[in-house]
Amino acid sequence: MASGNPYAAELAAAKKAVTLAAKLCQTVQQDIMHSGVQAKADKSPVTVADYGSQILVGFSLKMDVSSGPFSLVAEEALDELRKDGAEEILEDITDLVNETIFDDGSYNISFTKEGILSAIDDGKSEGGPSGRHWVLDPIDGTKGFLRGDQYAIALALLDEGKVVLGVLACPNLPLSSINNINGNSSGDKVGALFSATIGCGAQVESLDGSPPQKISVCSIDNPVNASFFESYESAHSMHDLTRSIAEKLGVQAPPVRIDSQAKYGALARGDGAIYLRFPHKGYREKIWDHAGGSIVVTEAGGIVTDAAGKDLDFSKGRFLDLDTGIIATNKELMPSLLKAVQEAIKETNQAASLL
Ligand SMILES: Nc1ncnc2c1ncn2[C@@H]1O[C@H](COP(=O)(O)OS(=O)(=O)O)[C@@H](OP(=O)(O)O)[C@H]1O
Ligand SMILES: [Mg+2]
Ligand SMILES: [Mg+2]
Ligand SMILES: [Mg+2]
Repeated sequence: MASGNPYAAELAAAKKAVTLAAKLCQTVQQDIMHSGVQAKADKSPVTVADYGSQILVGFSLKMDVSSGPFSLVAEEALDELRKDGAEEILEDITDLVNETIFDDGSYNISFTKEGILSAIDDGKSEGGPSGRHWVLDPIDGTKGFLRGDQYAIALALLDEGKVVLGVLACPNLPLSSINNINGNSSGDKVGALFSATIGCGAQVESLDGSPPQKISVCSIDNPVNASFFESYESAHSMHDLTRSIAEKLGVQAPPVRIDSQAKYGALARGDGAIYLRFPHKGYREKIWDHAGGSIVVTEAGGIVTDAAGKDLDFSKGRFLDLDTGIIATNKELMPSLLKAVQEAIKETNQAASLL
């Protein structure tokens, strides 16, 4: 741990919390066909592992970070668990959480069903511009998780409205490079834990505890040599708009489509040069989908902005209030990326107005 990091204790607690949650997620992903999956009001999926991960991260942080009141802004809520027929899911979550805690051995506690409900409810903080708030996506990329692909346990700390710390546990991401994802014949280990604290840089280590390695974004300055990441799900980002942006830049490589904030981690260590995210009209971005990932990228020397080139503002509550989309790249490519984004959006809007 670098000395002089004012958030060193919080960083250690955050890494421990997401590593514990990753164990639970890995157990469930191996046996996903037998796990409870529900559809939320917005039709997105939620599994026993989303709830279990949220409970373990919240609990572990509460045990290990003592200073001040505890505030957690987390994705999952009690709504679906209050529905008829959810009793069995609640039992499964309780068993899963208790088994993970027992197997891990760090804490001597067993949750009751009431304790489980109350622990999920702990994540309903609204965040905001003052004080400290933990921000958690217990499984980012739940669709990827269900497919057996990429997902991340994404945790960040807001202090006076600014993200000061972020960790991303990516259990299915190769430790050295995304390029080892298929078949992994390189012998690259799987399971990466990215972390960053403000002013102290970004690191990656293995989920089973190899020493952290400093990471930085790639130094490509000619977009022709760049590759770009985007959502796997076309429902989450407009792939036709990103194609047009890439064409304007002269990007030659096909898009690298992976789920979750693993994209931010991969970008931060230079596996690719650009991240493009353009949700369909009307979608409001949530802070837990970007807080952890964005500080990992900025501390690795990159830039993360909205489509107008403005910094992301995490101080407005549970939602990000931003213009159109989110883009990330290195300092060299950002000016030409921003220009291409704005031209492509203008053309799309003009075409839509002719319909
Ligand atoms: N309609 C729509 N538009 C844009 N974004 C949406 C939409 N629906 C969901 N989400 C959010 O996308 C999160 C995962 O998106 P990713 O791009 O990281 O992964 S993916 O490749 O699209 O699966 C995903 O995070 P999780 O719910 O944590 O999995 C959602 O918060
Ligand atoms: Mg979700
Ligand atoms: Mg998410
Ligand atoms: Mg999630």
